[in-house]
Amino acid sequence: MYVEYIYGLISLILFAAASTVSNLFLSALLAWVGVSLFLVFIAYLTKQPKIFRKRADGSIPTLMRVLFYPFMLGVQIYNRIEKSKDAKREHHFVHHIRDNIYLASRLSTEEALSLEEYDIGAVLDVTCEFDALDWSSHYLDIDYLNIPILDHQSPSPEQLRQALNWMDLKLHQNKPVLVHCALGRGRSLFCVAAYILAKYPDLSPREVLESITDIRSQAGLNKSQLKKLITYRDKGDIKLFNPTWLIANPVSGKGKWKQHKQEIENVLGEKFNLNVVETSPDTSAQELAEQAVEAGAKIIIAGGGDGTLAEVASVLTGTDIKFGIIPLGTANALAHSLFGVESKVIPIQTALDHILSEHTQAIDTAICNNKTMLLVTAVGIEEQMIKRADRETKNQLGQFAYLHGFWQALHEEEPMQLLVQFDDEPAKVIETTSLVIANAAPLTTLLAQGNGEPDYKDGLLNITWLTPTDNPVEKVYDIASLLAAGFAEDDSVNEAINTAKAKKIHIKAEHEIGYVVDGETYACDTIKTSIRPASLNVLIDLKY
Ligand SMILES: Nc1ncnc2c1ncn2[C@@H]1O[C@H](COP(=O)(O)OP(=O)(O)OP(=O)(O)O)[C@@H](O)[C@H]1O
Repeated sequence: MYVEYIYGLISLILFAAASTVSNLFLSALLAWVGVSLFLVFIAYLTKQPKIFRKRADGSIPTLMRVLFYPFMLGVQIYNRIEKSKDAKREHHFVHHIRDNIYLASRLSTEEALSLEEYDIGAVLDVTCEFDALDWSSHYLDIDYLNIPILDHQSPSPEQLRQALNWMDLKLHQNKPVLVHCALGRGRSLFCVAAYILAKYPDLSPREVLESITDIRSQAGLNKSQLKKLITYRDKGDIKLFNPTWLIANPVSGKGKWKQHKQEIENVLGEKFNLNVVETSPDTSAQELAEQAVEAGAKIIIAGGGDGTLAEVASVLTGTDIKFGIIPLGTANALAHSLFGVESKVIPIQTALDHILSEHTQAIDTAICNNKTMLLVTAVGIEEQMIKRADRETKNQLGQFAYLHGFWQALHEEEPMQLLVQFDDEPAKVIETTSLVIANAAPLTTLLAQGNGEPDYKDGLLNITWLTPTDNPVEKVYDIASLLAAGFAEDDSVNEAINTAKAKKIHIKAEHEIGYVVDGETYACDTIKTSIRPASLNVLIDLKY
């Protein structure tokens, strides 16, 4: 295809004409059309369909629309003529190819609104030069993904992988998928044919293409597209990967999952063939993780608060399965601890970048009374704070629920006597208002910072406990000292703050006491915690 050279040649002619005509308006008009076509020439030459800057929702920014207007107007006129020719031959504008996969041209608004008749649940738009129509996500409840491909060209291997992953995910979610390009002839046919080839590897490209053109006669690949399809097939690029499970808790963090679901699925679909499952009051994240392991998943991603992440991690510790985390909860202490403060600012984007890096870091976990612990086990103030930050308060106050709970707990603290044994040392009696055993804890988990911010790779538990005081000024001073210790690794002496490091710790209370493991509360008179070094492979981009 020499389409790029045609655009290049026309733009040069237009530039020459613009420089020779004396009428300023005409000269500017010719230059505008010339610039527009020259940019298209560059896009083809450098294979950069992203030059149109089409956004994730399918819209093209106004500046780009102005810049490319002459080109867009031209293709729209061309497509309208071609579409009306197709309409004379074909009664239908949408064709059901097979297995809930549909092929179409770019739809007009009226055509789009009649999609309900076909029960389409997802639209894959492979154009770069057209805005998606408004209906795509707003009027109808339709999932949308744009993979920008220049007209007459083929998807890159990465784009093809994303297209196949996304189509597979939507079909598994029982959402019939409509794939469209400008005329529903080349680019969209390429993706549909590739998906069928991936699903039915015994079929040949020609068999698949013929089966599609039997249904939609105007569809057909050009020579270079056909060659690409065969090359991808021969190189093994056309395949569906073993599913990566994504386990999401829809109620974490006031329902953040629902808000970000499409973005997360679309971005992760660049690399992973996702199987997305949601927890329910009857099916826990742990049960879903067990099902994923049973099904042979090699990567499992959890989206939710720290409680959800810990449940999934409990199934994955000690295995070689890679664990991805997406913070969708209220506090999101694990993501903060693993990904740093950036995770507080752009939590989801940061987490997705880490997952897409596909690098893993083995981190320590711990086990506390048979429950997996990634962050902290605590008695006293921390446990009281968590108890006060129940789901209703978190829904009302968000992160402030914890702060609110913390000050209440600090005010109402009750000293307790505990018999504590570190590793194999002799047990000793400790009187305290707060004891925290930490594997990983960001600065915001203040009561865990006695030894500085815990290192989740050192094979040790960091223990911090406070000596009781009735003096409110001293209480505040103790908290400030913990902040200083976590922030600046300040080890200046505050006798009320006690610290230790150990591989295991055994706590015995005089009676049943409340304790918290990674945000979930329990009660018992004995708390046994031990470290499991490098036991969980978390997807973390080591460049960070
Ligand atoms: N579909 C569901 N409906 C109701 N509760 C659920 C559902 N799925 C999980 N849960 C409950 O959600 C709790 C875990 O919530 P999680 O810790 O992930 O979120 P969060 O409380 O919003 O976040 P954070 O811990 O950061 O405050 C568990 O107690 C679990 O039983």
